[in-house]
Amino acid sequence: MSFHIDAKVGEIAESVLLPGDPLRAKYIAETFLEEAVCYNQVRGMLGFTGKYKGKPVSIQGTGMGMPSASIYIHELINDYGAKNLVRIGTCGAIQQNVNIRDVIIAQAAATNSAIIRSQFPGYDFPQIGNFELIKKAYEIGSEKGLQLHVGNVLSSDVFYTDNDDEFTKLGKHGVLAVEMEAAGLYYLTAKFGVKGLTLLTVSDHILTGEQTTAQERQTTFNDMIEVALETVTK
Ligand SMILES: O=P(O)(O)O[C@H]1O[C@H](CO)[C@@H](O)[C@H]1O
Ligand SMILES: O=c1cc[nH]c(=O)[nH]1
Repeated sequence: MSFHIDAKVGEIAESVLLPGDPLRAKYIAETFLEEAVCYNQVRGMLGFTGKYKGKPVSIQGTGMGMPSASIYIHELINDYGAKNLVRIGTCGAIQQNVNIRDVIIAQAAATNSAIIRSQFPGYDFPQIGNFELIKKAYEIGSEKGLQLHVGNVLSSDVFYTDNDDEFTKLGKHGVLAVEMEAAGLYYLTAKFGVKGLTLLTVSDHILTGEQTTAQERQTTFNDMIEVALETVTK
């Protein structure tokens, strides 16, 4: 086992989907995978391996924010040999033309986190997704007729901010939505030379105040999940 994951080497697939919510991992494993086996319950951060259309896939909850997600992503790559890591999360829209339940493909992730900045003092090191996975996800999502947006997102260290225009100002610079992990995923996949992608379903709209329910955030967003599963198995 690694420090935070109680699996033997070989029990986790090379392709891993990464929801923030461990109960979303359980829902995905039970709903979409064949022969799903739970390999991790440490800290309640559930992880499952099963098959999607005959191909091995794992689903690992990451928790919220880059400090938590980075632990799981680091161990999945470094200790278990993960090669394709796809975050499937929720986000708050900061563009008028991005609507609740639309799907965002994060081509890149801006961040207010010090995690990456502290490694490269004096540089702005852009956090980008893997082009091959982005292209595949875009093609699969388009074929399904989804409302897709491809572009920059913000990975924020905070969900609640005292700086009223912090998020909306980034929207004015083309950033599509706010979430809390993509930049950490892209930093670590670049560092270890493996492939990373972030897909996000819009759960709330920061400009209009519209919201989905907690139940929807845990168990719906099936379109995004299917795009992620097909992207790593096709
Ligand atoms: O739905 P998940 O994947 O958890 O993602 C988003 O939701 C959480 C905040 O509610 C943060 O983790 C954010 O990135
Ligand atoms: O980080 C997040 C995630 C979902 N919705 C938000 O507004 N922020």
